[in-house]
Amino acid sequence: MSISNMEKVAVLTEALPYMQEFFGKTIVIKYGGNAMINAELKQKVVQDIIFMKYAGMKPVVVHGGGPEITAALKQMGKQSSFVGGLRVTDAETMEVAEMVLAGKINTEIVNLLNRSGVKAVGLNGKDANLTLAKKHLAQVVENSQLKEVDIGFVGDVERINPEIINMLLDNDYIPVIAPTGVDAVGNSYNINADYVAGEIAAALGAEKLLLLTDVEGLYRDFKNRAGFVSTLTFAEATTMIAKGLLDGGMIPKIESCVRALAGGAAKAHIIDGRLPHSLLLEVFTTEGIGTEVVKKGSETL
Ligand SMILES: Nc1ncnc2c1ncn2[C@@H]1O[C@H](COP(=O)(O)OP(=O)(O)O)[C@@H](O)[C@H]1O
Ligand SMILES: CC(=O)N[C@@H](CCC(=O)OP(=O)(O)O)C(=O)O
Repeated sequence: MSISNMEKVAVLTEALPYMQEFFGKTIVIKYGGNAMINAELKQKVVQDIIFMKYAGMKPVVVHGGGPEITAALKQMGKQSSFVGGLRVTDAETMEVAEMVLAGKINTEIVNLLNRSGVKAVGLNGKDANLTLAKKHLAQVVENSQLKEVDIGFVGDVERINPEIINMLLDNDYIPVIAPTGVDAVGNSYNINADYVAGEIAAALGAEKLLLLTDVEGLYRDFKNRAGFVSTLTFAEATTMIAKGLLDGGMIPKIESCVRALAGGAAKAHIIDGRLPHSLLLEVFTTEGIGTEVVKKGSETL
């Protein structure tokens, strides 16, 4: 299919207001493990990030890698288990998670970006104490009672120290961040990448948080793929969390969006990373795609 010159011009002019709106603004992109599996798609995501950078935005990448951690553990004969969407992480799993996230995936994304003409720098939670973590206790319902369960070295973000990110952004680098954390005595923690992205968006006062995943967005009834949600208000999102209406991978995603909005972001989006150039479609077109979580003017946070 070829498009006419007029159509090309229409595409460019449609993008102009978004270029103006986001020029100089920080955009946090969470690149999820399930949308990373295919090399061709990975290259398109990298291209979109570069496009955003050259359009004057300040992209910050936070990546996941859940499926690769699961595969590495499986190779060692270890089964993965999850509670509330979070991986049960014993000491051995923590070591594997850190190797895969900080050692393999992080360097791979940095390499792809640098080979395409931008300056990317990889960071993990230990670099300049970027992500201070504390132990996460999972909440489970047992015999109609809410219980707290220890699931190992799984962390919550206690504090983000954004100086290193700001230093890199001020000097034109793209920070690429692995979702690991460290506590006050040097223990490593495995943190769901959505949470890290939401906290980083909040700490940076980012304009937007974009969560790339392997589904079109949020469904009210996921089993039947019914009730697709294009727009969710901050209040609706917090209610869904409080009432336990979410499950699996959508729990950390919606919580991450809420955190980013509470920290000052104007919008957070859950978009389909399987769709080629989904980042460009979201950022530079009028329709946008996926599920957006927004603050209404009247909503107080
Ligand atoms: N209500 C829902 N709407 C959409 N997806 C849902 C919903 N509830 C659970 N999910 C699951 O959440 C997954 C996305 O989360 P996750 O697997 O953690 O992705 P990622 O690796 O991209 O972070 C979807 O593939 C889907 O299986
Ligand atoms: C505690 C916890 O669950 N950590 C995640 C970290 C990676 C991640 O979040 O990867 P995705 O974004 O690809 O799901 C894990 O071990 O899978």
